[in-house]
Amino acid sequence: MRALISVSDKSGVLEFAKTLEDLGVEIISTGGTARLLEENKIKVTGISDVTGFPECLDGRVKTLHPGIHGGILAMRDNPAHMEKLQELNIQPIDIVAVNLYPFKETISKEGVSLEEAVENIDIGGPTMIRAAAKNYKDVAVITDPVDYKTVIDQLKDKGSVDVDVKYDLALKVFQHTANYDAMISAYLKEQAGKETMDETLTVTFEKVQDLRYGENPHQKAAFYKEVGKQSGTLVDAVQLHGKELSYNNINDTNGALEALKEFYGTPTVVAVKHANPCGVGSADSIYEAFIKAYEGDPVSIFGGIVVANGEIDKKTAEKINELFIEVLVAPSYSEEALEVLTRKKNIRILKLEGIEKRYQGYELKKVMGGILLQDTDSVLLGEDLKVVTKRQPTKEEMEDLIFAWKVVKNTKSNGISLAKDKMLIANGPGQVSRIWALQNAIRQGGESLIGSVLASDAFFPFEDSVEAANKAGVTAIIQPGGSIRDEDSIKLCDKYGIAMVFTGMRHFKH
Ligand SMILES: NC(=O)c1ncn([C@@H]2O[C@H](COP(=O)(O)O)[C@@H](O)[C@H]2O)c1NC=O
Repeated sequence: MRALISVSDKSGVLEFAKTLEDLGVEIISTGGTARLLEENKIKVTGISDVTGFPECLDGRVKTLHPGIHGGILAMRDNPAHMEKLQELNIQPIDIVAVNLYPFKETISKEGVSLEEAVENIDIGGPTMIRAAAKNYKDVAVITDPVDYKTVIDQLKDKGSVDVDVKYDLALKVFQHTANYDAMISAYLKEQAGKETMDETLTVTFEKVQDLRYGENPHQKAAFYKEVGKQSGTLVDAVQLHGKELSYNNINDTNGALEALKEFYGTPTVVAVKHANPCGVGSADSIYEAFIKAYEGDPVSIFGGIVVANGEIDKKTAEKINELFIEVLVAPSYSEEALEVLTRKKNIRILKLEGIEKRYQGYELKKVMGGILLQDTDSVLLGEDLKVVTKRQPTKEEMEDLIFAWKVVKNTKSNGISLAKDKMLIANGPGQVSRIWALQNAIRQGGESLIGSVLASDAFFPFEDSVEAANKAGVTAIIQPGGSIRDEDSIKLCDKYGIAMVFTGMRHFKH
């Protein structure tokens, strides 16, 4: 039996090779791997002795030779194949242990050059492991050091490797090479600043963890992350306390973080329930911001997600501890705050250092039979804001309008957000009719809506929303504009002395 070993990640390879040697397996190996084995007194046949050709072009050509690929690809139960091997003086290779140049690790390094990245694209390795995987009935292929033991155990027990084990190893190869190539293409595309919407879509994600279940207990689920992105997102967070995040926790926390990122530079707390903001507050301190986020809707925040863009201190922690919160995310926590918060078993506490970092990327959404791809909605306002009413908003109203606009942008459509003094007073998310979204928010906000401002994620199709807003005590409105009935809404605002601003951009979120 012969094994070819050519590995970049050399962990576990010495023990593996030593055991193969003890089992009487002949070992063929390439440059660096061969040197390491020889230094450790393991008998090795150099690749050049098999190919009759020197390793050349800085390692670009080592194993790319018929003497190697014939030995891997020949079907042992095909007499013509075996005769051909004899005729060409090629020996069969039964075990291929190869792991690839560390492309991912290379591109993850700070300031890596395109040349260095390109040199770390493995050519010979994928060729060998694909060949071995294609001929899985006759060849055991190992690409991951964790599988050395499986193969060794089988060889020790039975003298050969079961075909179903070889099949699973082969399957791993094609997943591995597909992932490897997708990483390379994504990197090269990014380097060239190319559009992501090509004729075919190949993306690769790496598993972070299996989840206990999906949106509901009868649905299976797992969490995957993008490769090589430092994004200031949940995948970069460090969990300091509490149970594992659930599927819904991840989805809701993601929604909360998206909303929080709008408030860059201003101490802000966002509370989310079912992926919609239920409390948002901006203030001079995180404590005050939390109080606003809580007081806006002291009911929905229970069992919700709370994210903050500044350190959680003891005072804030004590306030948070009065509630039941599922997940808390912040860039840092004071020692005393952590001491307070960790008294509760059920809260999941996460630290996310780059919490304010903008996420640059795209959104993928699976639909039956396909997938939708779009840029992230990373712009807040379109053209310059246009005041369309006789009355201009006051400075305070304008600040609140922008605040409410940031909230409604991150609220499911049809969405209406009502705010006052940089505090979300009431949110009306996800209704099939815009007026219902407003009516829900008004029911929730009640008296406290007097003197508030309103944001609508898309234009008012009729003036009924202005009518209802006025009755609730709203003094200013922000909306995209663009309805054929805009004039009706403007006239009604003028009648009631409401200031209205058009953004020229809508923010649907379905
Ligand atoms: N060019 C080749 O023929 C070739 N054959 C094997 N490799 C890779 O060379 C690495 C091992 O190199 P070394 O044994 O010299 O440390 C492995 O990651 C293997 O996938 C090659 N390198 C890159 O393509």
